[in-house]
Amino acid sequence: MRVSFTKMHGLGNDFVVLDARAQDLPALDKARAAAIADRNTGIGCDQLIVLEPSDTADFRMRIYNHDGGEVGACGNATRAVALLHGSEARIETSGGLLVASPTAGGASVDMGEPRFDWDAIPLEYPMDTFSMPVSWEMLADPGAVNVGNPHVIFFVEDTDAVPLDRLGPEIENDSLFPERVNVNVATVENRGRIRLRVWERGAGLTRACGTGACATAVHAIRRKLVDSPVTVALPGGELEIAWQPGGSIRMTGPATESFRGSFEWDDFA
Ligand SMILES: N[C@@H](CCC[C@H](N)C(=O)O)C(=O)O
Repeated sequence: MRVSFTKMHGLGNDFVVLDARAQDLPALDKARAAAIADRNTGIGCDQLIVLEPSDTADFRMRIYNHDGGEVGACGNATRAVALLHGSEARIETSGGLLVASPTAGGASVDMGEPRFDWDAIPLEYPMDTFSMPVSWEMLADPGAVNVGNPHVIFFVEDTDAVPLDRLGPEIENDSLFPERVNVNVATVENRGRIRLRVWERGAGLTRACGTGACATAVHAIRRKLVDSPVTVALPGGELEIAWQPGGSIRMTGPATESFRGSFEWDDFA
C-alpha cells in the first residue's frame, strides 16, 4: 500500500511524519521504523513521527528514533506537528501532555514539568542528580533531568573540543542508565546564552535536540549559571527556553515543512 508522509525539521533535526488519522497505517515495529528512517535505503530522518487519534487530546504523537526505538518526547518534532496542526494543539505523548501554539515560522510549546529524582531519570541506583559523582574522561560532575525523556548534562569550557562521537555512545549505553540516555555537552557563554551539542539516544549526533535544550537550560538555571529565559544555540540554530523552579518548561523556536511524498509500505519490511 502507498503511504503519504510529510518531511519536516526543527533546526535541522529532521522527521518523517506519518498521519495515521488520514490513512490506514499497519502496525509499526522497530525494524520497519528503522528501515524508513535509514538515510541510505529508506526515506531518512532522525526520528519517525506517527500522528494518531486521541481520546484525551487533539491527537497523539508517537516518536521512533533513527534506531527504531519508541521514546517519550521530541521537542523539535512537537513544534513541527504544531505547525502542521495550524492552531493551538494539545498533544498526547507517552512522556505526558504537551500544549503547543504556532508562532511565526514555528511554535511555542509547554513541555511540562521536569523531573529530577534518580528513579525518574531513570538511573540504575540512587544518586544526587544535581551533581552526579561520575565522569567519563574530561566529562565530569553532570546533572540529569527527565523532560519526557532522559538527559545527562555536562558543562564544559568548549563543546567543540569534546570527542562526542566517541564519548556519546559510551555514555548513552552505560549501565547507569537502564533506559539509555541523551548526552548533552554545554558551554555557558553568559547568563543569557548556552552553546549546546547533543549525542541523541537512538539517533547519534543531531543538528538540534529540543528536549536536550530544555534539559540543559533547566539544569543551568538550577545551578544558577543562567537566567530565564535563556537562548540555547545548537549547531542547527537557536531555541528560547524559559523555566522557573516548580513550573513547566516553555520552548520556543522554528519548525519547517520540507516536502511531501509517499512510499510503498511493503518496501520497508
Ligand atoms: N531530537 C528530539 C529527541 C528525540 C528523542 C531522543 N533521542 C530520545 O531518545 O529521548 C528532540 O528534539 O527532543
